[in-house]
Formats: sequence, structure tokens, C-alpha cells
Amino acid sequence: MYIVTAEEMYEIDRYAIEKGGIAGKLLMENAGSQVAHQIKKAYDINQRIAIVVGSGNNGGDGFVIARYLVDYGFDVTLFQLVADEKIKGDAAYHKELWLNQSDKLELVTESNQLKDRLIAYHLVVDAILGIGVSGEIREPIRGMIEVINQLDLTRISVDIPSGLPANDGEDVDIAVKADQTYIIEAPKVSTFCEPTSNYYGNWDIVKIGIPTSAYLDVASRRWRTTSDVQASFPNRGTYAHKGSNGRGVIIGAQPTMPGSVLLSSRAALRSGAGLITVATLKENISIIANGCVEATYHVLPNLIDRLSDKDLKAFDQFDAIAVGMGMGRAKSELLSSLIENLDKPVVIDADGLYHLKTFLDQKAEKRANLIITPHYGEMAMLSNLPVSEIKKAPFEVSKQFAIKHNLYIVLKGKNTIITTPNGTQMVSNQGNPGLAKGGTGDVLSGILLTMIMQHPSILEALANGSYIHGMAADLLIDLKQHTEIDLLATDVIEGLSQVFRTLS
Ligand SMILES: NC(=O)C1=CN([C@@H]2O[C@H](COP(=O)(O)OP(=O)(O)OC[C@H]3O[C@@H](n4cnc5c(N)ncnc54)[C@H](OP(=O)(O)O)[C@@H]3O)[C@@H](O)[C@H]2O)[C@@H](O)CC1
Ligand SMILES: Nc1ncnc2c1ncn2[C@@H]1O[C@H](COP(=O)(O)OP(=O)(O)O)[C@@H](O)[C@H]1O
Ligand SMILES: [K+]
Repeated sequence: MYIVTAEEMYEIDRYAIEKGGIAGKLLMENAGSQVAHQIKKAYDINQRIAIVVGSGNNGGDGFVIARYLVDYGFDVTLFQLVADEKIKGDAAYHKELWLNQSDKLELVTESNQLKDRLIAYHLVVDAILGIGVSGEIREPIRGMIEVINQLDLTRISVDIPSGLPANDGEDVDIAVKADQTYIIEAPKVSTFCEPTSNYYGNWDIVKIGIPTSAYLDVASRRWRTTSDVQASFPNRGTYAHKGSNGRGVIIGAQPTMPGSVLLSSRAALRSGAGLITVATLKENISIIANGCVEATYHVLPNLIDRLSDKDLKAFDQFDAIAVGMGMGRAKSELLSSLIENLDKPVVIDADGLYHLKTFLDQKAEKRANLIITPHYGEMAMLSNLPVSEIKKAPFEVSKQFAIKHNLYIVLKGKNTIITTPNGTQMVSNQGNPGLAKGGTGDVLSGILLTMIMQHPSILEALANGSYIHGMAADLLIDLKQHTEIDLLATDVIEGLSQVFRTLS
């Protein structure tokens, strides 16, 4: 499933009309009929429904929704919030069809008037503004959005809550706070950004018949679904041996943080790695080995000096490397020596990101394929941008950073955004606030390490890994084994088993 900006949606729409020969009127018919169908399935027939329409094609969808809902037996009134001459093109055509069927159309041009009228309704369908919104929201629409937000109504937005930008990087002026949004055809970028996602409420996508070919040259962001994961998950051959399931090394842990590497190594093994070696300080080994008897151990004299030729040679035997968990932030050359010398995928997390920052802008020779896994605070540190700016434009910031530094980014949060060095992006929105605890990132690093070793595409591997990490947390809560309060990083590791059973 593609994720689009407003401009991309218009281009895709144009392609469907010009190349696909699907008339705009038909796309609008499909959009409205699909939304009405969803409303019928989800809401009680006794709900009195007000549909508020604006001047654009979003309003046009509203006319179609009205026509279908009346046919389903709902009590519907249509409120037109703009003058008659503003309704043009496909929207005017569908207004005419509505008027052929019903005389329930009221022109309301002031917010107070709208307030008086909406009081009698249970549910409002918001078809005021769609993805064509630009600049500050003007009166009287502004006041009308305020009224809709104030009233005790169920708010259902069509395509996007009116007033909300579709893209990232734009400030929210005022927008409908929807209980439910039926997104037309493809999720918009703002669906996945923290400052805007809450406005959508619960959301579903309705397809309107645009062929996938319309997206191919236009959109470069995708939303990961269960079926994507199932389709690309590596199969285990009957004659598999531990070497064919990936041999990985995990480097890190000061004596004060052995748990970090323990979590990563257990998570890597529980995700199916053939062999995991933990490279750490001697004093950590008995503690980590106590919790992870399946791993083997490599002793490092310290986590500060450049890696010796002997260590590099040993690490060269592995398929991929994860580094940085619990490593500490004292000045260290370990990471730079690793990525200058080894031609492997390297997952860099936690303190490793601080070390990376010290040489990222210099022209250090990089042989390794770098994958960084920052949360928003770490991304702010790496990019020198405030967290608020990154939250506002996570797609754009990640894309520029990944291209500039030629690396993969897994930007972690409620919606984890994965970006490749050429700017292709994928989003996993699995997971819940139970994951907002120390150690869950270490678990993710271990899972990602295994996925990378088992999949030829790093992007697919990172998307699958992020998905199953979040899905484990979700299943543990859905199946009532834990709550968001008591869920721990170790539980996520144990929850992987349920994920694999569900996916297979
Ligand atoms: N994607 C698809 O394939 C399909 C998409 N479809 C639907 O079309 C929708 C996009 O339609 P669209 O382009 O007509 O834009 P949309 O937002 O309805 O109206 C724009 C108008 O709003 C106004 N306005 C703008 N800014 C404003 C402001 N700040 N403050 C106040 N007013 C403001 C301005 O009007 P003005 O007052 O300037 O005349 C402008 O002209 C899309 O979201 C989806 O629902 C489906 O029908 C089928 C296929
Ligand atoms: N509210 C949330 N909803 C879904 N996932 C979350 C939420 N908060 C955190 N996560 C996930 O939990 C993990 C936290 O990672 P991180 O912050 O690095 O933790 P730590 O460094 O303590 O191990 C990430 O994978 C992130 O996507
Ligand atoms: K809308």
C-alpha cells in the first residue's frame, strides 16, 4: 500500500483519468459509495446524519455519500457551506444527482447558523476540505470547523480531517478532530506523523479503482501490511543448517549495561538467527551467558580502542553486525575502525549513534552498509534539528539524511519510518505504548540483525523486523498476556513465537 503526498495523489489521479480512461466522476462515485458503505456497516441506522460539504471535490464526495446513505435508509440532511457558484465540475454533477433524489439541501454560510442546525444530529460527515487545502483556513470555514469540534457529535471525515495538511512539514492551523476518517484510495503522509495523526481518529482506507500502475513512477513510500510481511518472510529449507540462517555478532555493553546486549542477542536468536556471538568485555560474559546460553562469546579488551586485526578478522566471518547497545559514550574508535574495515551490513543503535556522529560528516571511508536505528531524540542529535521539527517532517528529514549520508534509517516511534540510501521509504505502524520502555530498542536491534542476515533486501528485512517487533507487543496485549503497563522488553522477545505462528 502506497503512502502519498497531496501532489502525488493528484498525479496518480490524473494518470487514472488520462491513461486509465476512468472518468473523474466515476472516481468520485466510487469514493462516495465506498465511504457510505463503510458508514452503513459501522453505524446505527437510527443515527441522524448531517453531511457538510465545501467547494471542492471533497465536497463532491459528500454529495455521493448522501445519495447512498439515503438509499440505505438513513435520515440524511446535506449542508452546503459555500455559495452555489462555487460547486463546479464533478462535484456539481453529483450535486445534481443528489437533488434529483432529495430536496434536503440547506445552504449554511455562517458558523452560528451551522451550530444551531447541527445540534439536532448524532453524526456529522465532514466533506468540507480535502487534500486541496492551502494556507491559513479562512472564515467562515474556520469557524465552522470550530463548531464541528465543539459539538457532541460523532465526526466522520472523508479522505482527511478538513483543514489538516496531507504532507509532512506543514503546521496544523485548525482541523476537524475526527473520530473516524475514511481515507480515499491511499493514506496521506500526515496519517503517520505525530502532530497530525491524532486528528484522523480511527482510520480505514477505501479503494476507488485506481490501478497500481498509476503509483509506480510517482510514489516512493509504502505502508507495511501483514500480507507484505508474509509474502517476503524468508522460508526455512528442509536442509537448512545454522550457517544458512545467518551468523551475526553483537558488539557492546559496558559492565553497567549488560542487559542491553543480552536483550539483543536473545531477540536475534528468537527471530531465527543460526548463530549469534556476543562481543563484549570479559566481566560481562558470565552475566549475559546466564540469560543466553545459546550464544557464543568473544572477549574484547575494551570498547574504546580501534579493533585489532585479530578482532576484525574474527568479525569478518559473520554475515552482519549490530553495535552500540549499552556501549557507553566515552570517546571511542571502535565503531569507525569497524565500518572502515568490514564490508558488511552494520546495525548501529543507542550509544553507537553518538560515536557515529563524531565522524559522520568527515569523509571517513565506509566499506560497511550502515543501518542506523534512532528514536526521535537520537535523530535530533544526529541531524542537529529539534525533535519538534523531526516530528513535523519525519519523512522529509529521514529522506534527506539517508541520501546525504548514504545509509539506511529506522526512525523509531509509534510509526516507524524506514528509509533507504536512495530515499525509498516504508512505514510500520505496529506496536503500542507498552513498548515505550527501556530495552525494547535493544530487542529491535537484535531482530533487525537476524532479518538482515536472512533477506537479500535490507529494506524488506528492516520493514519485516520493525513489523514483527510491534506485532509481538500488540499480540501480547490482544491475547491478554500483558497490558501496556506491565509489558517488558523480555516479554516482546517471548512474544515473537506467537507472531511467527500467526504469520505462518
Ligand atoms: N484522489 C482521488 O483520486 C480522488 C479524490 N477525491 C476527492 O477530492 C479531494 C480533493 O479535491 P480538490 O482538489 O477539489 O480539493 P478540496 O480540498 O476538496 O477543495 C479545495 C478547495 O477548498 C478551498 N480551500 C482551500 N484552502 C482553503 C483554506 N485555507 N481555507 C478555506 N478554504 C480553502 C478552496 O476553495 P475556494 O474557496 O478557493 O473556492 C479550494 O478550491 C480529495 O480530498 C478527495 O476527497 C475523490 O472525489 C475522487 C478521486
Ligand atoms: N507509543 C509507542 N507505540 C508503538 N511503538 C513504540 C512506542 N514507543 C516506543 N515504541 C517502540 O519501542 C522501541 C523503543 O526503542 P528505544 O527508544 O530505542 O528504546 P531503548 O533504547 O530503551 O531500548 C522502538 O522500536 C519504538 O518504535
Ligand atoms: K474532509
